[in-house]
Amino acid sequence: MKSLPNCCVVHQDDFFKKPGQIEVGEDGFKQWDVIAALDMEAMTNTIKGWVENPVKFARTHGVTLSNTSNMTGPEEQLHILIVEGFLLYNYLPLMDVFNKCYYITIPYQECKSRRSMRQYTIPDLPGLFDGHVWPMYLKHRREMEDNNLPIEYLDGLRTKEEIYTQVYEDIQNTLLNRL
Ligand SMILES: Nc1ncnc2c1ncn2[C@@H]1O[C@H](COP(=O)(O)OP(=O)(O)OP(=O)(O)O)[C@@H](O)[C@H]1O
Ligand SMILES: NC(=O)c1ccc[n+]([C@@H]2O[C@H](CO)[C@@H](O)[C@H]2O)c1
Repeated sequence: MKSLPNCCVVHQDDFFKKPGQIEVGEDGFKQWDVIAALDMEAMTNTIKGWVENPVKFARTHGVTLSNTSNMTGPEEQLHILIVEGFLLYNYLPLMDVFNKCYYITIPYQECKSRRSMRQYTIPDLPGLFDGHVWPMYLKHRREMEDNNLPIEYLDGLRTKEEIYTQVYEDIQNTLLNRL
């Protein structure tokens, strides 16, 4: 984020509904890992707010815009929005808005182990990973693949630095190709 000019971030997890609004499934688990657990309309509006006026968005979200010369104001500069989340490509209204789509994958065991070390504001109940999180991941991944979207897959077993470099170079190439 620090490497990209005028860059803002929207986090999908910020749009989770309140615990009381989350449905309980037949499996007894709160169904967190489904689109219905998220206020995707609010998320879309936030993203559209950035699209309409990235300068205003940056200012209202505490992002410092890069220095501008006398010749170019912030309106003429390049602005980038990163949207990050676990269920981005199963909500088709947003797909038209994205210029680049990346999807980081890791195998089951690695995912289970990394998840067990995460601390969420709402802690995972015992059995949630195998009973809900992983099956929902497989279901959504299948649905996403059936939609044939232009998604680039990234190997999450590589280091964060390697993944960062790969994405950074890809974004730079994409921008150069547009000049
Ligand atoms: N490339 C990587 N190599 C090793 N560990 C990693 C890598 N990427 C993330 N991790 C670790 O895995 C854990 C989960 O990572 P992270 O929070 O980025 O995942 P996430 O999918 O965004 O999870 P959530 O959406 O629930 O926040 C963290 O402890 C993080 O440090
Ligand atoms: N961030 C949260 O409020 C929250 C609450 C309940 C569950 N989760 C989990 O976050 C993951 C995505 O980042 C999902 O797998 C949710 O299970 C998050």
